[in-house]
This record gives sequence, C-alpha cells and structure tokens, in this order.
Amino acid sequence: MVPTSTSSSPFAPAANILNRIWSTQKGLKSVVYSSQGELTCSKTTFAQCSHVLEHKSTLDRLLKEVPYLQAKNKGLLYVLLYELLIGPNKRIRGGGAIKRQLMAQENILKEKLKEINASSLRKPCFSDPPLKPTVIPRYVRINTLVADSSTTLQKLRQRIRPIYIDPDVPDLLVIDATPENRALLQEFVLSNEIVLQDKSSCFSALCLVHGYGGKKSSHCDFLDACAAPGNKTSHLAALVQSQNLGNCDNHNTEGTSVIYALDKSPQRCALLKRRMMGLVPDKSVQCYNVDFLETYGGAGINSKENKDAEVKQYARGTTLPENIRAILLDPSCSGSGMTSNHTEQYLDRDPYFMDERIRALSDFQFLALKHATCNFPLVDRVVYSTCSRYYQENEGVIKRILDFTTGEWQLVAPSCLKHWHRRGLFPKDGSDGLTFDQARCVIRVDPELDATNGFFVACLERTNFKDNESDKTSSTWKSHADTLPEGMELYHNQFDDSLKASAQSSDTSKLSNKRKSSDLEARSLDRNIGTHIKKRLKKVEWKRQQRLKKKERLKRKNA
Ligand SMILES: C[S@@+](CC[C@H](N)C(=O)[O-])C[C@H]1O[C@@H](n2cnc3c(N)ncnc32)[C@H](O)[C@@H]1O
Repeated sequence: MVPTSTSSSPFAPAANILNRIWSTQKGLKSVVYSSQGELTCSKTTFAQCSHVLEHKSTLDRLLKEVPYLQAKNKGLLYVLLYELLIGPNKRIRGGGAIKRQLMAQENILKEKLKEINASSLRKPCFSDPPLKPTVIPRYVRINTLVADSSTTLQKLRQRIRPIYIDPDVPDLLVIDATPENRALLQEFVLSNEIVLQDKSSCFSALCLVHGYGGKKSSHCDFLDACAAPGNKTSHLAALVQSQNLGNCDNHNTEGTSVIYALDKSPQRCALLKRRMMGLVPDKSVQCYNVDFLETYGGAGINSKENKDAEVKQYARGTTLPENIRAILLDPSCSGSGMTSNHTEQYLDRDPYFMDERIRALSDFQFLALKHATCNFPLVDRVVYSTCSRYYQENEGVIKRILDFTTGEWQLVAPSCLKHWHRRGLFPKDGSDGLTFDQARCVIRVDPELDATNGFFVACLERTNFKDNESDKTSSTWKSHADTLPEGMELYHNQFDDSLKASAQSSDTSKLSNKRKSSDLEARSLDRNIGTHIKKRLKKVEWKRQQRLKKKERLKRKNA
C-alpha cells in the first residue's frame, strides 16, 4: 500500500507524490498532471519532487551507508533528507519523528555526502547506483519568443554568477547545476523567458531550420511529428521566427510559418498544448493529439476557401496541410544517452548493445522515418534525432532508410554544426553500414565527453532538392561565439570540478592565477573540444582583447 502522509509537515504533499511515483512506477509528470494537462499540485510541490528525483541516486547511497535511518513514509524521508543536505536552505522546516532521526545523524550524513561527492568525481562506477561521469551543467535556453536575449541575460546575471555562453547553440546559457541556481531560475521558467533544455536536445531544431530556405517561391510550414513535451517544438518556433522563414505566405493570414506539433499520447499532448500557450505567444504552433503514422502530407488543399475543409480533414487525423516542407522526427527511444536515466545505467554501456526492447524501438523508429520520407511528397528535409546512444536506434535506422528509399534521400552534414567532431559509427561486425562520407554527416554526442546528454542527429534531404540555401545562409549564421556579449565568456567545462581539482593538485604554487586558469582551460579544451572550436575561442578572445585595448586607447585620448 502507498503510504499517504497525513502529517502536518509542509513536505507532506511532495512525499505523497513521490510515494505514488515509486509504487506505480510512473513518471512525475504522469502522476501530477490530470488528463486535461492541468497541474494537480502546487508549483512548489512539483519543484520539491523534481529536485528529490534529480538527486535520488545520491540519496539512495546515503541511506545505504547510514542504514539505521528508517521510516515507513519513504517519500517524506527522501524529501527531508534532500532539504537537510542538498536543498538551498540546508535545514528542515517543521518537526516530526523523521526530522528528529535525521537531526541526530546530521554530522554523519554530511560526512557521508562529502565522501560520495568526492568518489563520484574520481571514478564513475556502473555497478553502484548511478554516478555522473562528467559534470553536465545546467543549460538555459532564452526563449526569444517571449524575452529579449540581452535583457534576460542581464537579469539572470544580477542573480546568478558565473554564467557562460554556449559556443554552439545561439541563445543558450550555461550555469552551474546547483540546487540554489535551480531555485533562482524558477521565476524565469514560470514567466516563460527561459526553457531548461539540455544542449544536445537543441541540435534537432537547429539542424532542421539552419540553412533551410525551403522553396522560396512558396510558403513553408514545419511538422514536429512526436512533439510532447515540446522543448524542441518551442525551440523550432523561436528559430523559425528569428530566421523569418515562410515569408511568401499565401496560406496563413499572419504571414508566418506554422509549426504543426503532433503527439499520440492524450496526456502528453495536453501538456504540450499547455506549454505552447505560454512559450509561443505568437500562436505559430498548432498542437494535435494524433498518431503521426496515421497522417499524410496533403496536396492541393491550399487556398483560403479550402481552409475549412482542410481543418476538418486534419481533425480526422488523415491529411496534413501541403505547405509542410520539413519534418522534425524525434520518436520514442531507449533514452540511453540520458545520464539521469537510472534504469539505463545498469545496462551494457556498449553502443552496440541490443535486446528485444531495442530491436522493437528500432523497428518503430524505422517505420516513423519511412513514413516521414515516403508519405509526404512535398517535404524535402527531415531531421531524425534520438537521445539514445545505441547504434541500432541511430545509424542502424538511417542505413535502413537510405537502403529503402534507394537514392531518393541523402544525408547532408548540418552546416551549423560543421565543427562538431563526434560523428557516426560503423557496424561493429564489419557488416554493411553507412559509408565513410555518410557517417561524417551525422552528429553523435557522448555524455561522457561532451558535457551534455547523449544524442544523435541525422539530417536527410531529398536528392532532387535543388533549392537548398545552405551555403548562402551558413555564412550569415551567427552563434554566440561570433557575437559574444561584453564581459561574457564561452563555456568550456569551467564547472567540471574534477578538472579543477586536478589542476589545483598539480599547482605547485608558483603559477600565477592567470596561468592556472589558462592551464585549466587548455586541459578541458584538449579533452573536450575540437581544433575548430579552439581556433574560434582564440579568435573570440583576440577580438575581446582588441576591444578592451581600443576602449583603453579612447579613454586615454579623452582624458
Ligand atoms: C522522445 S519524446 C519527444 C520529445 C520532444 N521532441 C521534446 O523535445 O520535448 C517522443 C514522443 O513521441 C510520442 N509518440 C510516440 N509514438 C508516436 C506516434 N506514432 N505519433 C505521434 N507521437 C508519438 C510519445 O508520446 C512521446 O511524447
């Protein structure tokens, strides 16, 4: 039976939710959102639960190491333990028997936590409960549909320091992943100014939109085929708006592109709708609870007179508007690239791992990609992505599609990630896989080396797609690395304490502070960043120095 706390503890609601999650094996969102997509608890309770779940592996270890801590109400024990040791206040409000137990062991618990943190920096150990192999910082995407980038950055800097700029994704900031920072961000999340989106998951929309002119003579809409909860959808909407795509409109009255966002699950689609209402105020996203596999690319339904018919047909989940020219396909996957995915931590980490579940997922992914490439005759770009690290769900699916479509589609290398050094894998057994050139087109992200969750992206284009604008637009593409705001630095693993620790221990005290930090910089660069980025960083740094010198000169001149 699920213990339901009737105590007067201010944490009782969070404890009850956690107990339900653990007894039903459901996720937090499935438990707290109603089928209409409404939050059934307070935002504070929601935040408390997500913080506990985020740190569950550490709390599990603590409880294993201090075995005499026991409580019938497991949820309450975890919340209070989190509040006492990890939460921003490091104290427990209210009273009660569990609090008394914890307070009696406070010093031991603090010592154990220190040991756990130190050992997790030394060696990742997969036989133990999950430990993060590298530091994945908190990524914060400024939602440019609601907020002005530089104003939000300024506001954030008044509360949180340091903040770095991601070198690859525009409008993406990097901060230390501490509970204090998470709490400070909450207000910005609630006002929809920011989205807490991991770096690698921003790659999908970036690759779909970047360099995509579509056929300039006609309007172009987008389809996000598996959209909920909508991080990529809202990113896509922001990018589409900022690049002013779909400007030759004869389809929708506002002259902007529409993003059709589908999800098969009624609950997740309700969540998607709710989030899009806040994140995309220009209403460029239209959400539908339909099965992507039961939809088809429409043709000939384009005039305004036909719009009603189109909507009716669309509502039946059959035909999608013909203006859709590009599809983002981010289907359900094993999630094996996510470092927070606890169940996967115990699986074989070999990227060639395969079992019945992975085979079934791979078959579904192939089916969905086949549908996107074969049943939408007017679509000329499809971006396929997963947060899986397994070959079978990534390169394996792409190889099958290329074989199936026999020359109709080709892989293209996304020019926005030209410098990204980690690319596709070949089959382990030497069997027929992607060619060398094809493997170089796809993007892989390694959670242990790239300071972001594991990910895979492939960009497919119709072979006869002549209207490709990639080359023209790539030269005008600006990431933050090119337009670094005054006083800001690019992120290159400054939050990785293991690097800091090793830099400090090798410091024989004679090195100046400046030298130390450049040493640290060089180490982290060597480990994680390709030569291209290094050059770019150097150039940005050189430009910054020049700007400072110029300022100095002007100051002297005016004095
Ligand atoms: C990996 S999640 C998508 C995450 C999302 N792109 C984001 O960034 O927030 C996959 C989603 O696909 C949905 N899905 C699975 N099969 C589907 C189908 N046949 N048609 C539409 N949606 C589907 C699932 O309900 C799930 O919400």
